[in-house]
Amino acid sequence: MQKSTTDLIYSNPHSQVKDFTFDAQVAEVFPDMISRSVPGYNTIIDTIGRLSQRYVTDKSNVYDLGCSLGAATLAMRRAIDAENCQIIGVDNSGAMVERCKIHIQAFKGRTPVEIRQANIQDIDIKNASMVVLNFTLQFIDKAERQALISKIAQGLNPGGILVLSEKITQSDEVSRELLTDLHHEFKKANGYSELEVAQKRTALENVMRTDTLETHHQRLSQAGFNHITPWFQCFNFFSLVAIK
Ligand SMILES: C[S@@+](CC[C@H](N)C(=O)[O-])C[C@H]1O[C@@H](n2cnc3c(N)ncnc32)[C@H](O)[C@@H]1O
Ligand SMILES: O=C(O)C(=O)C[C@]1(C(=O)O)C=C[C@@H](O)C=C1
Repeated sequence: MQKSTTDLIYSNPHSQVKDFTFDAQVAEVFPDMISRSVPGYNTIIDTIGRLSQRYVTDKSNVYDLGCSLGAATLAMRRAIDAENCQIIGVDNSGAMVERCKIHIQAFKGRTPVEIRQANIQDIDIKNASMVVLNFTLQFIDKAERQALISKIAQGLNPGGILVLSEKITQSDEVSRELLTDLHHEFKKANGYSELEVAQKRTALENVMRTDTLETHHQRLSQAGFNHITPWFQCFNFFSLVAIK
């Protein structure tokens, strides 16, 4: 994992909390922010690497959609045994892409990596053996999620795999409050104050909209995935694999 500065973005009171964006300030502290905010993040990154060793096939494309600083891309590049494939990392944040390119170049690897600045909704997905959406779909407009998942399903070769990790919500209020509280306790145990947790929550309110596990399942089935199974959940964070 890249050396990173401590996330202090929400440590002082903001007179007005602005909507969260993946700007330079966030990109600068991102490894620290995500590992202190998402339970199991390192396990998920390691597992994406393991899955790439198993599923990536010769002469195919691998996509890391919403690649941020390239953590999943690097885990896959370390693990892929297949020949003549390439990893395409895509992110629409200029600040992330700029740092991701430097980060990727700092490590050696056999599989070529291309990092593109683009909206993942606009790119072609073809000849793919593996696609990763690691905490990215939650930032896409809800009405546009089915089209993106269907495009991924169409671009995957038979037997290809999508890894989808998301923060989820629960339709049952008691369960939702419990998992939200446990997540906030997790963040406080990782050094975030009550104020930081509250301000970050407000900042994310309009930009990160979570679905239930059932909605994810329905969307993936509708897209034509044949085998769908969650492999990880901690509080309101989960990861699943969907195989075509
Ligand atoms: C929570 S981060 C993803 C973390 C990353 N996948 C990892 O494993 O470390 C979400 C990323 O998705 C990117 N993103 C959000 N919407 C996007 C879009 N429409 N097109 C491309 N990237 C997008 C953001 O810029 C951000 O870098
Ligand atoms: O809920 C939170 O506190 C989060 O920070 C979650 C989350 C995410 O799930 O992607 C949101 C934004 C940041 O990119 C890092 C983590």
